[in-house]
Amino acid sequence: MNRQELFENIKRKKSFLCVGLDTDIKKIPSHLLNEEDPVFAFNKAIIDATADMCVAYKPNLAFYESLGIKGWAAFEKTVKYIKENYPDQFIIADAKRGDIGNTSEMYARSFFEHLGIDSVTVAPYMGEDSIKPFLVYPGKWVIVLGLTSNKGSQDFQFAVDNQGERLFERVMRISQKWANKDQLMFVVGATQGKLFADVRKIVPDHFLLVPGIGAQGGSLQEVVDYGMNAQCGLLVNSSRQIIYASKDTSFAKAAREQTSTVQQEMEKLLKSRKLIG
Ligand SMILES: O=C(O)c1cc(=O)[nH]c(=O)n1[C@@H]1O[C@H](COP(=O)(O)O)[C@@H](O)[C@H]1O
Repeated sequence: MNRQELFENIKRKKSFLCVGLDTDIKKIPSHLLNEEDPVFAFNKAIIDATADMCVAYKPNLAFYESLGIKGWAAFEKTVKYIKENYPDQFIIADAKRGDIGNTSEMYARSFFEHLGIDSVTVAPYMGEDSIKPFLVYPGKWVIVLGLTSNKGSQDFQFAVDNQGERLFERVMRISQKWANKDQLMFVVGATQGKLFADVRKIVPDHFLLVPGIGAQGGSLQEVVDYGMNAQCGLLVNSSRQIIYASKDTSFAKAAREQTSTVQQEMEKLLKSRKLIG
């Protein structure tokens, strides 16, 4: 999916929401534990309940890998289910990969060749040769950690060099030279508020993956005020607040209601920016 197609989906659905499939077997409703694959059963119900109101899904690999081979199977089934039933959804493998080039090639192969996923999150710490192997797949996206949502973002990302540039700014300034805007996005946490203005000075046109609304307390209004561009340029993720809206048998309905609340807020914001009529 290219940037224009993503923007068209956002306008059509009046939503720039990414639903995070951070499916923790210890948190899903207990009746699902009788299913052959409880994690997949949960994901399927969440996807069916939310797909008309979001434009992307982001399964986070940690939640699947923690279950070993069964978890990986649930992850693969989830990806296949979305691709077959909701082909307009943008799928993000949240894996935060990155290693020496020879090893990154294998990560890229598993997500882009084996699974055919649209995008993968990567950590920039190891530099250009750790990211390049992900960029040789036309039509696939690499999402580089820029300014993260967590408290620990303060530990390294704000380090200032002798030119006065902060590390997160350097990461975005340099890494955008490695690929065009149709292949590269950046993660910027919703909790970073007004700093989106600084991010936009460096990457005005790129799409940003924005986790941190909902459970982490980031403000959607601020993200839009400081981070939205002429093509929206935002995929805002919410995981726990949506998928665990209820823990009983009505969990999918509750997830839908929660998704609808966020989607309606996004619709208003898109209208206020005149991106939709
Ligand atoms: O790369 C990410 O998606 C990510 C980056 C970041 O800075 N902060 C962050 O929360 N995330 C991920 O986004 C999701 C947020 O989940 P909730 O806080 O439950 O909405 C989790 O899968 C996190 O691992």
